[in-house]
Amino acid sequence: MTLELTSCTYAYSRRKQAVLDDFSYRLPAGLTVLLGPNGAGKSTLLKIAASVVRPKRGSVTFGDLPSTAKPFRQAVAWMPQNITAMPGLTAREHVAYVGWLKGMNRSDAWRAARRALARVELSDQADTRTTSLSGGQLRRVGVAAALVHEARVLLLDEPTAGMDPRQRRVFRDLLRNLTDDVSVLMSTHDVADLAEEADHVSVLSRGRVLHSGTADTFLAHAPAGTAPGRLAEGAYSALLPLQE
Ligand SMILES: Nc1ncnc2c1ncn2[C@@H]1O[C@H](COP(=O)(O)OP(=O)(O)OP(=O)(O)O)[C@@H](O)[C@H]1O
Repeated sequence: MTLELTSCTYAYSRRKQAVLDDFSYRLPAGLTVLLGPNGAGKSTLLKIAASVVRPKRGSVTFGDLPSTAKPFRQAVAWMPQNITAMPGLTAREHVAYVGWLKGMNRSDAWRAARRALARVELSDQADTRTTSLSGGQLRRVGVAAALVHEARVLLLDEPTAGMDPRQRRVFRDLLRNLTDDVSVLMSTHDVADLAEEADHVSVLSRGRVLHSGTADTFLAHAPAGTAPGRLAEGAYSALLPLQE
């Protein structure tokens, strides 16, 4: 089953120019890293793919499920760029609440929240109110909330932003340990961060896909002679004209 956007057009208001215009995208299996400059449309793409916002034209499907179907919402998880602490809720309650919104019953959601928090190494903060967590901890709550209902597609908007190096490694291990039938699309500005882990790289600029292919075909854009540790940066710079 594949998540697919077909000919989607989306503008934030009627008078504004469309951020995505007649945009089509098919999410490959495995881990896809989504790159692109500020304002390229990455968050918008993730929100449309997650069915958080509806395109004015076009369709979003997962296999034969339309984005309006309840099973679609259960199959697809979205982690927003800005996680909002829910006043009064602890980390575990926040994660369980998201599970419940996704259709889990209360006791399953409560148990799954504990497991999801353990996967992001936040068990010790499970009973802390989200309003008291650090920015990086709150992002990990966001990752746990995306994991809680065992979705088949994870759409993660800058999940590693603000994470310390150890937590980035925990996150990388977590991605590596996802089962084969889970696909991930994650945006990041840290070009080098996941270059080695990613199966695919998609690069977005001004609402258009500049590149979408295997990590190797992405890295092959780096100019000849680029140092091995700088291939991802080199490829990114080569794909994006200077004015970007
Ligand atoms: N809520 C909004 N209202 C109006 N315009 C918006 C809104 N959110 C985003 N935009 C505009 O849509 C365009 C795409 O924004 P988007 O957030 O999708 O880009 P992005 O690639 O995720 O950027 P960044 O890397 O800075 O997060 C930008 O021009 C932005 O100004």
